[in-house]
Amino acid sequence: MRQMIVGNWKMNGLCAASRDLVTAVAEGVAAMPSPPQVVVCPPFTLLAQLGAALKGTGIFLGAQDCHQTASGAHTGDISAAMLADVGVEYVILGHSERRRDHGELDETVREKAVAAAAAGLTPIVCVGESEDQRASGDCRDAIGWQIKGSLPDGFTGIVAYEPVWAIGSGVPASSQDIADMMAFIRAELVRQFGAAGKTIRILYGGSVNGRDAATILPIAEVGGALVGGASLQADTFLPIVRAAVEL
Ligand SMILES: O=C(CO)COP(=O)(O)O
Repeated sequence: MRQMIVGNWKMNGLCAASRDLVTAVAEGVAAMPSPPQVVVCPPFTLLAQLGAALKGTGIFLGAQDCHQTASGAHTGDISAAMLADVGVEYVILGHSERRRDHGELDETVREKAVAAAAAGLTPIVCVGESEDQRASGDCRDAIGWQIKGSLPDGFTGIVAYEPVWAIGSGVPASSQDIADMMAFIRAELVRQFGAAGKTIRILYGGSVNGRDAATILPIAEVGGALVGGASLQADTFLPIVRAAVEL
């Protein structure tokens, strides 16, 4: 399976600089032989503008959340259909920062995944254990419950494994930890979805950088990376994309 590199810009990006960033990323990717699939997920305010800028580049547009209902009285929220309307094809759901900042529960994430798929978007559902859960040896249980609770029946999207303690720390999880958790997640997906669970792409996220990407991406079951901080500049994002080409 061709690898996928997803840039999650989080709450960063203003109009002018963002246009320059996606232009530089698109040029860099265009110069690579058989590049991986690249998805850029800017904040809502930039989606329409960057969607236009990315047309014809082969780079996909993603968003960072959607509401679980199609429309209605939900002040400040954005529906999946609104995202599709401006050219969005992927949506990150259940990121640990949304679970933390907005109290999102597995059940809501599951409803959002259903809404996203209904609007024709591919959900990227995030799971990951906290530092406490890892320290107490509960991380498999925690991830198992998140998978069970956050993925709807018939799920055909993407799962991102992002250990909360690795996000923004500057140090990714060790290769051994990633390999162990990837194998566990794959087994859970197969248990929940049968044969279909074998083909669900699993991304790793948490302090991925250009140096470590070359070690992380070849790990069994890793189908790509979900990149935060390093996706904010072309000169830190492109080496990660390149590491996926060189596999
Ligand atoms: O949360 C992440 C991507 O969704 C990871 O962020 P960092 O790459 O900044 O650790």
